[in-house]
Amino acid sequence: MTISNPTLRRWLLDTGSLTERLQQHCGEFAVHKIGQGNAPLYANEQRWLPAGVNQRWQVREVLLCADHTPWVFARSVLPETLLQGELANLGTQPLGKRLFNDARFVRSEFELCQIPPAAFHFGAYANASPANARQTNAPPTLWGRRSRFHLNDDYIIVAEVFLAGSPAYQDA
Ligand SMILES: C=C(O[C@@H]1C=C(C(=O)O)C=C[C@H]1O)C(=O)O
Repeated sequence: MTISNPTLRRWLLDTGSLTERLQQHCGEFAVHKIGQGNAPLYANEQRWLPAGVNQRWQVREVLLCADHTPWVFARSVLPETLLQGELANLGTQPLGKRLFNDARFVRSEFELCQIPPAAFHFGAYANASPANARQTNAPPTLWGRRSRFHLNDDYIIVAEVFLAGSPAYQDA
């Protein structure tokens, strides 16, 4: 999968906190929580999680908003064991604030994907595609990335889609 735009490549492959990177590019940053709770996992999520344990998961979907514009849609799969511990009471605090301030969380390589804007809808909690995906200057496809964090035997999946208004698509 080749990414010709170096700006997009840097955003997709940056291994630091996306929250912190976005905050550096805007005045006001906020996490808009679309939903968090028990929701069905996609088959390709289930395949990426340890089988056989009677683990219970929650799905968290948020929009990361910069100066009131949604720049990233994020869907995370979180084990309830961590939601009762290291990830308790997340609310609208960025998940990254917990993950990147605890060295015990180990991150996998990224998986990348391309999504036609017309095909992009939020996951479990809302069925409206982001308004800015219909922007006239929207990129021909949206790009997303997914990685897995683990802390001992607990695994988290974090998927992030860069929306049309994000700086990831600005020309190099
Ligand atoms: C993992 C991070 O946390 C961000 C915040 C999220 C949330 O609050 O649900 C989800 C994914 C990330 O975009 C990060 O900042 O890199």
